[in-house]
Amino acid sequence: MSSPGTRTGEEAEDLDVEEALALVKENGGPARGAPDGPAAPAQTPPSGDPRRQSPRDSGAPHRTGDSRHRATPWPQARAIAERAGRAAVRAARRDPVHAPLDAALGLTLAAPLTALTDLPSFDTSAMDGWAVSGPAPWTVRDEGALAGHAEPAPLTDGEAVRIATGARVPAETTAVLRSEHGRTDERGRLHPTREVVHGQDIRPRAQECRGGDHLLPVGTVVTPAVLGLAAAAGYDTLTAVPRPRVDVLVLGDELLTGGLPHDGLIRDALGPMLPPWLRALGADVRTVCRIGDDAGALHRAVTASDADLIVTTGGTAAGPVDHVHPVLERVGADLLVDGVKVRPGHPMLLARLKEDQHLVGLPGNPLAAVSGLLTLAEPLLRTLAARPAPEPYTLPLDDGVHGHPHDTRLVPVVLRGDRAAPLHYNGPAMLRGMAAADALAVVPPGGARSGQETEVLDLPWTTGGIGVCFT
Ligand SMILES: Nc1nc2c(c(=O)[nH]1)N[C@H]1C(S)=C(S)[C@@H](COP(=O)(O)OP(=O)(O)OC[C@H]3O[C@@H](n4cnc5c(N)ncnc54)[C@H](O)[C@@H]3O)O[C@H]1N2
Ligand code: MOO
Repeated sequence: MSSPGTRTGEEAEDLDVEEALALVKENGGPARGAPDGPAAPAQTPPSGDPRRQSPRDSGAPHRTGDSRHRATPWPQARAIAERAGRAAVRAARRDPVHAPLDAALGLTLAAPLTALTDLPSFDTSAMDGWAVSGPAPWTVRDEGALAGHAEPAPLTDGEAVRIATGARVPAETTAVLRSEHGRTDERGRLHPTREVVHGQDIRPRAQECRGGDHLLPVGTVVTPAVLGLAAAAGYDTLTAVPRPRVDVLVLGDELLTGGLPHDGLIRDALGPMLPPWLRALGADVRTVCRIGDDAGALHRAVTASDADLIVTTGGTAAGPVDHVHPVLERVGADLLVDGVKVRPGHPMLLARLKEDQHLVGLPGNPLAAVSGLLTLAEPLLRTLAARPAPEPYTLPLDDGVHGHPHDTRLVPVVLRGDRAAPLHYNGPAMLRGMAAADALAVVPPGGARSGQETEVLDLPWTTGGIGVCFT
């Protein structure tokens, strides 16, 4: 496997949000205050500037909503979304949360995990058997020592006491003898059946850590094991980066929430799909609002939201009821990404509503919406949630995949051993391939041959990663 080196490459690093804005404005996009105005004079980008790599028109007039002229290359779009997240984190300075352990899975630590106690907090028997003091043979006390019970009385030399795993060892214990390694003679005295080493099978207090020891750094993702360690170390809550708050607005008059499609109406596939997917990406999805094709309702919903991220579905193209662009213009949003050179999903967009509030516009076609989710929402949410970026990786394709002449394609694949097998039913309006997929292959412009190493984007539930947090 080799890294495709696109997402985290230099070009991504060099491109800031302001540059992204300039990029949209330069190409005559609906920049704030000049929705349909002429293109700003283009500056000559320095050598290596990503703007050089995107063939663009020379500022020729175009209709608002026609994103073909200003579409951002796919790797750059992801980098812009990540940068936007970073800028929002700086602007918002949200306080960390103190999350109860049962609500902390998948969060990122905002404070180091420091042991609140020694671990173990007392000398502990590692085995069921006898705590013994001094050399054999030993006389065995009548009462035993159990885990969670009162501290046993100190042993005297030549004495033993039955002890359970996890019980406190009495003072003056020199070793624990496992039950299978001891026998009692006719006079009731205990003898070892193998050599006894001083201190054996005793877990001394603070063997794992002392109170105050640094256990995990800031930035650690809370896994089930972290929850266990935190509980063992005395924590009831964890100080963590808050989940980014997301409101979902589902647009479209044609959408039904139940029953069979009829009379030109179809079932809403995105309302049920997006919230759990967004949660898996670290979001706190607060509302899912169906608002039809109503520009006024969309405007009200956008201006009323105090979410970190608003996700809209549908209405991104240039049809008569595609209200996303006009509403963004009306609220004075900055379009950071207005169309991406990716199939499906090219009308997707990313807008900055406020310094610390963004909107991702997903196209209505369901697989195009998935593409937008992974291209724009994933890097933004990951950054807001302070999660680490996944390591990019590639796999050879089992089969050739036709490419788009100029755009990247995202194609559902199943992972078979160390190969990725492309799936059929991958049209923009279809979820049949996606629902069977383990991942998406990133097919470069021009396509990929059978056996070609191709970047693969994992899905949160197939990696079994910590992102899987659907509740
Ligand atoms: N003249 C052009 N028309 C279109 C272009 C274009 O470049 N020029 N691009 C096409 C592409 S590509 C896509 S993708 C779509 C994007 O459309 P919108 O984001 O405006 O979405 P809608 O028009 O509202 O819906 C598109 C399609 O998806 C269905 N839909 C919408 N929401 C849902 C939902 N929640 N669940 C299931 N299906 C949904 C909707 O009924 C439409 O069939 O534009 C093309 N047009
Ligand atoms: O974005 Mo559309 O779904 O490419 O056809």
